[in-house]
Amino acid sequence: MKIPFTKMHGLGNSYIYINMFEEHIEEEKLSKLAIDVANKDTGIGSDGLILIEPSKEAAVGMRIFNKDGSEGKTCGNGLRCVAKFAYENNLVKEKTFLIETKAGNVTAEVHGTHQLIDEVTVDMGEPSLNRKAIPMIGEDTSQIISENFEVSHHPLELTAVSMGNPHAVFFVENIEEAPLHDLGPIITHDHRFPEGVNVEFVEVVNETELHFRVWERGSGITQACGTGACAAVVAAVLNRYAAKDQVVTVHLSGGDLAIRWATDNHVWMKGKAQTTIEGTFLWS
Ligand SMILES: N[C@@H](CCC[C@H](N)C(=O)O)C(=O)O
Repeated sequence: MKIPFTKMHGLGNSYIYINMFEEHIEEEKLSKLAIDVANKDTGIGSDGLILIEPSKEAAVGMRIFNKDGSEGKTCGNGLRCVAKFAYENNLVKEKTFLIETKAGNVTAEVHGTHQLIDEVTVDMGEPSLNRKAIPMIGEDTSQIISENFEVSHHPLELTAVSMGNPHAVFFVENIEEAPLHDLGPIITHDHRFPEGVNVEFVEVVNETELHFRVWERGSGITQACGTGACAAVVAAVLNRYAAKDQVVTVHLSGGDLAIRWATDNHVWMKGKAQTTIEGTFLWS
């Protein structure tokens, strides 16, 4: 099978994008395709696969598959790249339009000159904060803000945020010493998160700057995670390290994102989207 693809990234969080307005791939093959394209030795190499699809409710639809073939509900860096692709490839005519995801519809605005888009702003919607919505085990509907969370004899403090997908945020004194390699792969599968979780360590620099590292559910360490950066800013506000309605610069391994948790409860994200490769994947 010959599958035309575009490789794009948001701050180094790279996916193989397939234009499903033109291609057809059977549903039951998608998970394996994600694993195969993501493999750097026998495939193309990426953090997963993103499908850009026709949508009944929005201008375009997005589906995201992690490196291990599992399907996520949304992807912040992916949304910026889908918006760039949709505008540059004339799937949409306006610079502001709706994108459907499995976590709901979001509004994206592309920035750039004529057909070349370099930055995108996305209204990522409202965070969900209660235990059931994350989801975490337990019956109550309370918020999880700096809750004691022991893992492998490490006493941590957890703030949990859903941006349509689950995030476990841990504030640390020094980002360079965060136990990402050791605890990321354990926390992501912790039984207290029945659907797994994206794991973020965050150092507060000041009210408007955070350092951020991530272990993504289904993909492991990545250079950046857009929904994770949004979750980190929400967690910083909940812990009074930052203020609502203020733009916070999140420094990720692959670059910076500007995030604002507005007073109407919506989280806004602005950052780069880049295309690196266009080609054809030969798949059997
Ligand atoms: N890289 C993403 C998030 C991708 C999905 C995530 N791993 C999950 O399973 O929830 C982002 O930029 O938000």
